[in-house]
Amino acid sequence: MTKFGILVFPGSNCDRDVAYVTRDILKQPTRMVWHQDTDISDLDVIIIPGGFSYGDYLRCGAIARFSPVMQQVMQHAQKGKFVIGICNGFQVLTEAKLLPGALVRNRDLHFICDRSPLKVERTDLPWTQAYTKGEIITLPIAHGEGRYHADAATLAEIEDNNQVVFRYEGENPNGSLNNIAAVCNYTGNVLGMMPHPERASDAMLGSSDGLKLFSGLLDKIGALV
Ligand SMILES: NC(=O)CC[C@H](N)C(=O)O
Repeated sequence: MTKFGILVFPGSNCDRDVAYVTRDILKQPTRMVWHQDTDISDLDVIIIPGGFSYGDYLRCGAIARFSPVMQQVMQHAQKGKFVIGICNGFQVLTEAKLLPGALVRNRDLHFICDRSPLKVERTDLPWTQAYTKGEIITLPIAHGEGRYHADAATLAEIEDNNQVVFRYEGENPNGSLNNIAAVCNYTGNVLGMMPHPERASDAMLGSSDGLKLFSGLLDKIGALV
């Protein structure tokens, strides 16, 4: 069994959707982690879910990054353990500098709620090993500040290091540089993505393209019975 922890900030709104996937679909122990908690040593995988932490004041994720629990998340990541940030969670991870770059206001200055085709760029990571390289999947997107940005040197570095995990395929919905939808850290244990795999994890709700991200991870870390 793999124990999942899902961070909850004031304003998180995808926390229960993620728990539905890890606890109810994948049958793994899952606990909600309030942002003021400071002991997460029992957890194998931390999920920072989507939402509007602290009302998106200042910038999305800019306040959540200072929550007490984030010190522990940084230590968890430094030990090589798994952390995924989805949408607002991705924004929190870039604010915390656990991932390179930043998420800024969408090119067209509107909140976008849509479904977006994505190309799987890497399949050598535990997160994505259940996909095939170059596979096109479709996941929901829902964000106002999802345009991936990095300075030229950082962008070159992450491309050279193969840290882009998913790219928007076809139309670029938000103006992200190099069509970037997801990046990982150098070692691959920390992943951030704007699309929502948890909203595409139950075929009954229209798509299970996102489920392979969670089930692939479990498979890789030897927990799927
Ligand atoms: N779904 C989300 O997590 C949204 C993230 C953030 N509130 C934004 O609008 O960009």
